[in-house]
Amino acid sequence: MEKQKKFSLKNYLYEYKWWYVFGIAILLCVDLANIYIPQFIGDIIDGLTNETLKKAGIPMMLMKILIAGLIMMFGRFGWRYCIFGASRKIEYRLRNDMFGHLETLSARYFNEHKTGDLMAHFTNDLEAVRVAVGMAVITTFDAAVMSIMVIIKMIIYVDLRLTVLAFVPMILVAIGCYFFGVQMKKRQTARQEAFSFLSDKVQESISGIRVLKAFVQEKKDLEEFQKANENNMEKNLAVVKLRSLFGPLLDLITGISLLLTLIIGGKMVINGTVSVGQFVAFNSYIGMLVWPMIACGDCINTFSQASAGYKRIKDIFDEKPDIIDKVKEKDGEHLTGDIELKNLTFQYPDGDTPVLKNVSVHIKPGEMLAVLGRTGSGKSTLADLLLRVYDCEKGMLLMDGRPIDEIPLHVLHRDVAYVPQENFMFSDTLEENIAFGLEDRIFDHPKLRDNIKEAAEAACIHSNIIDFPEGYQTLVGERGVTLSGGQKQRSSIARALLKNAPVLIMDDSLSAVDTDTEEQILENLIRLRKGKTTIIIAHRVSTLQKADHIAVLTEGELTEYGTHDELIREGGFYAKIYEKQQLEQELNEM
Ligand SMILES: Nc1ncnc2c1ncn2[C@@H]1O[C@H](COP(=O)(O)OP(=O)(O)OP(=O)(O)O)[C@@H](O)[C@H]1O
Repeated sequence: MEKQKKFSLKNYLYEYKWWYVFGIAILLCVDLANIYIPQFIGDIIDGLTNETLKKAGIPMMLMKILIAGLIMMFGRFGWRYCIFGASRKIEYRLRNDMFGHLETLSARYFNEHKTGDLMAHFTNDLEAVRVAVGMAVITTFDAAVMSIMVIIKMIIYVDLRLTVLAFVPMILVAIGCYFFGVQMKKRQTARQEAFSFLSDKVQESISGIRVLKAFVQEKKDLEEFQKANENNMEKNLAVVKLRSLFGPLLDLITGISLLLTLIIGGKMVINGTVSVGQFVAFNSYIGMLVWPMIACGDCINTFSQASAGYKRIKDIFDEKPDIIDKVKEKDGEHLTGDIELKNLTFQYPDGDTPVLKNVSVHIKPGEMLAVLGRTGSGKSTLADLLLRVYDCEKGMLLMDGRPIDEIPLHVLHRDVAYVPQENFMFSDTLEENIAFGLEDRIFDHPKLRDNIKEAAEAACIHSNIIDFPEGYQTLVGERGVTLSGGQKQRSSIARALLKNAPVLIMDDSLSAVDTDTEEQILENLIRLRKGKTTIIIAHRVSTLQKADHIAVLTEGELTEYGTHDELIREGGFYAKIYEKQQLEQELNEM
C-alpha cells in the first residue's frame, strides 16, 4: 500500500522554488536601485557645492534617479507577485492536504480532538504559516541584503570609521532580537492555544444552542465564553506588550546611532574628511538601516507565530490513520453479504473492559438479522466494527470468509449501507441528501431522480417531501434542523436504501416513526432487500420479529439467538420484552 509521505514544509517550498528564485532576484535589483539614490543625491549636492556639476549635467543625474525609481516600482510589483503568489499557493496546497489527511483519520482521533480546535488550525495556524513563507521570507531576505548593501555603500562612498561608529549600537539590536525571539515564541504558542480554545467554545455553544436554551444555561455559558475570551485577550496583550517594548527599543538604538553620526560626521565635514554630499548620503543610509532593524523585530514575531502554528499543523500531518487499506481493490470486486463473527471480543482504545465478548454469529448472504439488547449492550459497537470505524482483532470478523481488514475500504464502504442512530443531514437539498452515498451525481445523471423517489417511497418519506413547497429541492438547514426527527430518520433510510448495497445496517433507525409507518417500511425492506443481507438493530420487538434470526446481546455477550418463535419458546429476555410490548400495545389500543 502507498506509504504516507513524511510531512515537511520544505517539500512545499521546494515545489515553488522558482517563484522564490525570481522573486528574490527581482528584489535584489530593487535593492540595488534603492541603494544608488542617496549616492546620486549626494553627487548632485557635491557637484553643485563644488561647481563641478554643470546645469546640463543635472537632467542626466535626475534621469538616473528616475530610472532607479522606475526599476523600484516595477520590481516591487514583480517580487510581490512571485513571493506572495507562492505563499498563497503553498497555503492552498497545505489546506487541501490537511483536509484530505484529516478525512483519513479514524473516529479515535475525532473523539480526542475538538472541532473548534481543528477549525483554528485551518484558519489561524495556516494563516501564520502563509505570512511566514510570504512576507516574512522576503522581509528577512530584504533586510539582510539591504543591510549588507547599505553598509558596503557607507564604507565605499563615505568613510569606514563613521560606518563602524554608526553600526556598533546595532550589535545591541542583534542580542535583543535573540531574547525577544525566545520570549515571543512562548507567548505566540499561548496566544494560539487560547484562540483554539475560544473557537472550540463558540463552536460547541452554537451547536448545542437548543439544549443550552432549554436548560436556561445562557448566562452560565456567556460567563464561560467571557472567560475564554478574556484569556484570549490576555494572551494577545502579552504579545502586544512584548512587541511594543521592542519597537521603541529599536527606535532608541537607531536614534543613538544617528546622534553619534551627526556629532562625529558633522566634525568630519568641518575638518573636510567627508564632503557635505557624502554626509547627507550617509544620513540617508542610516535611515535605510532603520527599516531592516524594524523588519528584524517583525520577522521574529512572524516566525514565532508561524513556528507555533506549524508545530500544530505538523502534529495533524504526523498523526497516522488507524484504519488503513491493507490490500488493493480488484476490478469488479463486490461483497456478497456473508458476515461471520468468530468469538468477537472488542474493547475501545480508551475503555477498560471489553464491550463485546466472544460473540459468534454467521449471517448468510440474503439473511436478515435483528439485534436486540439493553442500552449499552454493544449493538452500535457491532455496527461500528462492521464498518471498520474501529478495528477488532484479526480473524474475529469475516466478510465473504476474509478478515474484514483485508477488504479494501472503498469496497467495504460502498457495499455496506448504513443508517446511523444519529442521522446527519447536510445543508443541501433533500434530494442531494438522499443521493449522498452514490458515486454518481444528480447533475450528471438526472435520471437518478426516479431512483431517489423510489427510495423515498420505500422509506415512507416521499409524501412528506412532496408536501414541502420546494419538494425534493427543499433546502435542509444545518445538520437537518428544519426536519422533524422522524423525517430525518426516514430520509436517512432512503439514503441507505438508494445505495442498494449487498449489506445494510440499520442502527435503531425506526425509533422515531409510528408503528403503522414502521410496519410499512419493514414490508418495503423485506421486498427490496430480498437476496441481500440486512442487520437491524432495534428495541421494539415489532421491528425485529420478521427477521430470519434474532440475536440478543446482554452486556456484550450473545445470550439468545434464533428465530422469533424459537426465542419465544425459550422464554428468555426476548420473550419477556415481547410479552411486555404486546401488553403495552393492547393497552394503547383499548
Ligand atoms: N468511543 C467509545 N469509547 C469508549 N467506550 C465507548 C465508546 N462508545 C461506546 N462506548 C461504550 O461501549 C458500550 C456499548 O456502547 P454501544 O453504543 O455499543 O451500546 P448500544 O447497545 O448501542 O446502546 P444503545 O442501545 O443505547 O444505543 C457502552 O458502555 C459505552 O459506554
